[in-house]
Amino acid sequence: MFRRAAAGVRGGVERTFIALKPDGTQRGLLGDVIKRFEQKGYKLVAIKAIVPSRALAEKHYEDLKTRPFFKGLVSYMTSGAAPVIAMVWEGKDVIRQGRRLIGATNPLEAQPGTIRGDYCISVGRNIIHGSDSFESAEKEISLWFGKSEVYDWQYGNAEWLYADN
Ligand SMILES: Nc1ncnc2c1ncn2[C@@H]1O[C@H](COP(=O)(O)OP(=O)(O)OP(=O)(O)O)[C@@H](O)[C@H]1O
Repeated sequence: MFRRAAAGVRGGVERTFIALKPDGTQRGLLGDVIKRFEQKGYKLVAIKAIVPSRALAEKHYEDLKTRPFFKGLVSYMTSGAAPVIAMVWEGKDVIRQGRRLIGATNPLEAQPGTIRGDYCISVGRNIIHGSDSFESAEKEISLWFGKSEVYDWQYGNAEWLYADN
């Protein structure tokens, strides 16, 4: 049977990994995050609450392992004070558009109207993560989710979202 790659089709209908971090969960921001992605027209194809192991958090952020904040970042993600809400969203250009919905890494640089621009102040508590490239999305989706946890399903109203599909 045909199986899509984890992140879908590059430049077409893609999938991205979005994670509400423990501060976002603790502050009750999940509903608004889901609302923003749904209202844009994106489709939720996987979601779970998870306290990541240290190994998972370190693998997720392995590109940052030499940075001075790495240890604190891993402790923040794994503390268990609240779970990470891990999600996979699907749709055209969702990787790049997801980053636009989220806003700049430093919330003080993030535009009002973006998630970080509206809800946070500190780079060390910036409430949400989104894959930054097709390669990162592939890696992150397969790191956080098993294949059977990600669903292929179609919006009944897709023709009202896309004119060129
Ligand atoms: N100077 C810093 N101090 C503390 N934490 C930081 C700092 N810079 C980055 N971080 C943390 O590391 C995460 C990853 O940093 P990165 O530069 O990859 O930004 P990003 O891609 O916007 O964030 P994310 O990968 O979480 O979506 C940031 O989201 C933030 O939680």
